[in-house]
Amino acid sequence: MAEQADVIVIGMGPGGEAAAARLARSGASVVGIEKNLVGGECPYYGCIPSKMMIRAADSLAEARRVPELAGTSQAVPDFATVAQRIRDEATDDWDDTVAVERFEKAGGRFVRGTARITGPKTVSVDGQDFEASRAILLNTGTDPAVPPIPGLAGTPYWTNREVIAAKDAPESLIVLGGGPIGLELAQAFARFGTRIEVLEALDTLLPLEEPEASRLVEDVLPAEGIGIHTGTRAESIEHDGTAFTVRAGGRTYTAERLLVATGRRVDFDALGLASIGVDTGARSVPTDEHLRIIDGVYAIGDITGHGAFTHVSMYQAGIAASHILGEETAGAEYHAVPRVTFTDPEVGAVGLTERQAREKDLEVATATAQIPSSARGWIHKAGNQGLIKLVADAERGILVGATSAGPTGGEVLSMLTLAVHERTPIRRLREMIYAYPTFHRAVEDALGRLP
Ligand SMILES: Cc1cc2nc3c(=O)[nH]c(=O)nc-3n(C[C@H](O)[C@H](O)[C@H](O)COP(=O)(O)OP(=O)(O)OC[C@H]3O[C@@H](n4cnc5c(N)ncnc54)[C@H](O)[C@@H]3O)c2cc1C
Ligand SMILES: NC(=O)c1ccc[n+]([C@@H]2O[C@H](COP(=O)([O-])OP(=O)(O)OC[C@H]3O[C@@H](n4cnc5c(N)ncnc54)[C@H](O)[C@@H]3O)[C@@H](O)[C@H]2O)c1
Repeated sequence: MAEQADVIVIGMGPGGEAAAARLARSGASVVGIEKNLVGGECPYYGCIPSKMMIRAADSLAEARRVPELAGTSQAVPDFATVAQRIRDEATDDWDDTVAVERFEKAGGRFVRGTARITGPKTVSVDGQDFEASRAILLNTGTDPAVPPIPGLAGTPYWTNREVIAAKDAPESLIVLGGGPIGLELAQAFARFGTRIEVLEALDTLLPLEEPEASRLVEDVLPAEGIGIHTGTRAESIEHDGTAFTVRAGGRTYTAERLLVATGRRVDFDALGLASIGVDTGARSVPTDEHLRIIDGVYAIGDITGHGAFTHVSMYQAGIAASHILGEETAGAEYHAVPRVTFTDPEVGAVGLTERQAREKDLEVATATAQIPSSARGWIHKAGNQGLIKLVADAERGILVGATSAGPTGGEVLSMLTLAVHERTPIRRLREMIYAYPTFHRAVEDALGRLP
């Protein structure tokens, strides 16, 4: 006999955990199923511990900027401090007891196991059956994608899951992939003294972002001693028991450690999505504005393909939970999804890039302003690289996208996110007052350069 519940939540990433708790608190009977750790990738292997490493590494970089600005300094890196912080404060040593108890206190029933959807209302967890009267909510996230490079399988390579648990900064590290994971961690470890080589298959770093942002990180990272090799696809990999050797583009790279950060994968087959008519070969599941795949089955988070970010997962969780509860709720909108890569300078962006806007046949106008030439950037001096790029739909007189890269690029992005989200007329953005001398005054400068 299948165990009955109002709602079954499969996968408790950030959004699944939030939605499950809210639904349980509202009085619904909720079964939450998680095969690993409640909270998902973000707190245990992703955002939070990686940002703790970055915070620690950035403090070293700031200390090294003292001679240019304020005298002398000596920073002696010790990775043990942040490794311990990740254990004590971020991951509880990869133990989710507190999160499970929080869910149970909210009234939920927690089941540890691997769930498979068997029909529009039914779920099987390692042989135990469950039936949902109201909804099934999927929040199963992604796993690291490991390319089939000859020699790689079977070696002790790292993905984001192992690198986050490192107790020491290795002497040397090869990073496969110049996306957000690869670059954030490459810079963080470099600042702790690790010799880094980044191998990116495409011709630019951060290939999904504006070329100006890519060029910025391609300038900044080598200046810190990081080896950047774009257009470089690994052809073979060996591990001799102590070191990795990667062959690519006629060259050989050797390092103590190898980090594979080449994107993410999903296994919709294993999740049983064929049983509700989903094409299991697709990279994401199609959902309507209230996150339904079909009536009664919802999906949120990375698997929906609207940006693999915690804030998207949480945003969708709110909408899906409200809809399941029968509350009046606005549908999801994705025209102003913000994203920040936490390199130093941070690379923030929202909405469309120039290329995406042109592909949509918009009447595109763009403008850029350089942070070092703004008053605040000039004052800031050491570590002041950055830019604002605006992408406007000239016909409608609004911004449809923007990039904010700089020392606080992710924070400056907030005003641009609001402008794109609200479709604020450019005329009104030009009429407002920008505090002097802030980094965000560069937005005013860029607005003045739009035709
Ligand atoms: C190194 C790194 C850094 C990142 N930094 C940031 C950042 O700074 N900002 C940001 O917004 N995002 C960041 N992300 C992305 C972020 O972690 C994810 O977008 C976020 O976790 C949301 O994912 P999700 O909600 O889809 O689920 P996930 O967090 O992926 O969780 C899904 C859960 O489902 C479980 N599960 C899967 N299948 C089953 C099954 N069949 N049965 C039971 N349970 C199952 C998994 O065990 C997992 O716990 C980062 C990611 C990485 C890897
Ligand atoms: N700050 C943040 O918000 C943050 C940080 C980290 C990750 N994330 C999320 O996690 C997702 C995954 O991050 P990611 O960096 O792994 O993925 P990604 O897909 O963004 O980047 C992977 C990179 O690896 C390259 N690549 C693929 N195969 C390769 C190969 N064989 N050799 C060399 N390079 C190869 C790709 O061209 C790409 O540039 C991101 O899309 C992002 O949404 C977010």
